[in-house]
Amino acid sequence: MEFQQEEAAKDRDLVEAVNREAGELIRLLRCSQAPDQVLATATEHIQAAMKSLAPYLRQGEGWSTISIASDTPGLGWLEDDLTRCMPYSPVSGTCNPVAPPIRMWRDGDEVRGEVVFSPTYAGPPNSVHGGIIAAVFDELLSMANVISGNAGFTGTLSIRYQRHTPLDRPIELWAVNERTSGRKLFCRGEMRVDGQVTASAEGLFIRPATQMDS
Ligand SMILES: CCCCCCCCCCCCCCCC(=O)SCCNC(=O)CCNC(=O)[C@H](O)C(C)(C)COP(=O)(O)OP(=O)(O)OC[C@H]1O[C@@H](n2cnc3c(N)ncnc32)[C@H](O)[C@@H]1OP(=O)(O)O
Repeated sequence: MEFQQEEAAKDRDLVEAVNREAGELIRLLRCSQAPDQVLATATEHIQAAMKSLAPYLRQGEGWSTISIASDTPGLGWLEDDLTRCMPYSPVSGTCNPVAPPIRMWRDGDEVRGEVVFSPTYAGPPNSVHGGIIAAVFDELLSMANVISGNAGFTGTLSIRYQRHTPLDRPIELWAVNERTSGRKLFCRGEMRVDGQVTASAEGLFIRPATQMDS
């Protein structure tokens, strides 16, 4: 059993490592202005990597179509690493190369976190794209629900963009589940840079109905 867990952790390390590299590849593609020959060579390398992965592609089944952890029971998460809850998430998943490098952890009843957005996620000059900010709040507020012992689908998410959220600087993340009323989960969150709020969010999430609710 212990051996199996060690093997699983090793496999996960490899999956996370290749996804981190792929994220860095996306950043380099997005930001470099390489000469034609360099681009042609890079294309060949990428095609070779694609060819080696293609035989292992799984489509339309299990973990390949959900972001939630399938290798942990329920909504598995670690207090000091809430990204474990959704390893395949496009927003925070360490096994998804399009996700920015977000860290989220539990601090009592609250979620705290940190992220640095590369220009992959740029919107206005030197700033993070507003849609990306909304996506991160969706995830962050969802995690506030998860640590409160609930989970729900996003019903309504409202963002107030107070000032530009900068690229390439540490952004502090914070969220809390303020109250639950029946199946409705009410959350709030903020992004801060050097202690100053750049954007805040309010979310209403709806827990799916069960027999207990009728
Ligand atoms: C344990 C199992 C976990 C499963 C949970 C998986 C979570 C896992 C972890 C996190 C993962 C997160 C990832 C990121 C979060 C997404 O990204 S979720 C994706 C985006 N959201 C969606 O796709 C949701 C689409 N909408 C729906 O499926 C349904 O409309 C909903 C939200 C489930 C509600 O449907 P419903 O259960 O039939 O609700 P309904 O009975 O009509 O209404 C119940 C109450 O909620 C209110 N309400 C309904 N919809 C809304 C709304 N959109 N806005 C405001 N109020 C609403 C109603 O007015 C009603 O209020 P009352 O009359 O009781 O006062």
